[in-house]
Amino acid sequence: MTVVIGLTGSIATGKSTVSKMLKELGLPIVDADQISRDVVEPGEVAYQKIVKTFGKEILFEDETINRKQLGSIVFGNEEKRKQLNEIVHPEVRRQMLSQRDQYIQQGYRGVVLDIPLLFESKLTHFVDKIVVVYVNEETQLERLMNRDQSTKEEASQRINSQIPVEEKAAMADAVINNNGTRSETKEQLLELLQKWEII
Ligand SMILES: CC(C)(COP(=O)(O)OP(=O)(O)OC[C@H]1O[C@@H](n2cnc3c(N)ncnc32)[C@H](O)[C@@H]1O)[C@@H](O)C(=O)NCCC(=O)NCCS
Ligand SMILES: Nc1ncnc2c1ncn2[C@@H]1O[C@H](COP(=O)(O)OP(=O)(O)OP(=O)(O)O)[C@@H](O)[C@H]1O
Repeated sequence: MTVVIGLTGSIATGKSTVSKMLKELGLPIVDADQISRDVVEPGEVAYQKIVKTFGKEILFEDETINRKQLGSIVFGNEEKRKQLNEIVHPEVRRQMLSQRDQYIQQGYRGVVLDIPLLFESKLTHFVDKIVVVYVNEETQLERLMNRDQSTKEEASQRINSQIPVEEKAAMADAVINNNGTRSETKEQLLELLQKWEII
């Protein structure tokens, strides 16, 4: 029996950091952010739809999508974000499920679906157990600004586009507190995987 783990949190709480640890432990990862980048490459159906909806202003000279520019449009505007989601999410969902099922067939004890918007997009039925990677608001803002070299305003807009991580933590099967060091986070993760008999 494979346990399908939904790994989520809110922006910059440390999902990718935890997902890297899980990969090092040998678990296969289905990465929604990566898939959402792949499906908007030039030539893909979602790419054409995005250009049609948001105009050529969101393209670089080489015709690839300027993600920062598109982000500045959608993170400040719920209606536009919804439009983008409606274009990108169906294809992301299809590919996630197909990868998940391949890993299940291969007989892994655990498969990880790293989905930032697991709750927002109501995808909780895709997984057996939900793990939320949590940090407090102050740490979240600080790490986001640092990582993306963004202003407080840009970072706050992104944070406010998602359900607060406190609320997500309350709906999780397990919460990993990533306020401390990476090795403290790893210890919590190992304990959890042992409890669920995945490692
Ligand atoms: C708006 C875009 C172009 C900005 O790209 P950028 O490279 O700056 O950010 P990236 O894709 O790495 O996302 C960073 C984080 O932002 C958050 N985020 C991304 N999209 C959304 C969204 N539609 N709503 C809320 N939060 C989002 C997630 O926490 C994600 O991990 C891009 O995020 C996008 O295409 N989003 C729509 C697809 C999507 O929902 N992806 C996230 C999960 S599938
Ligand atoms: N325990 C930690 N101590 C210090 N820095 C950390 C820790 N965990 C993560 N970080 C840093 O915080 C930032 C956010 O982490 P990460 O990119 O893993 O978040 P994320 O939840 O995957 O974000 P996103 O939703 O944007 O994909 C990164 O720059 C990362 O290196």
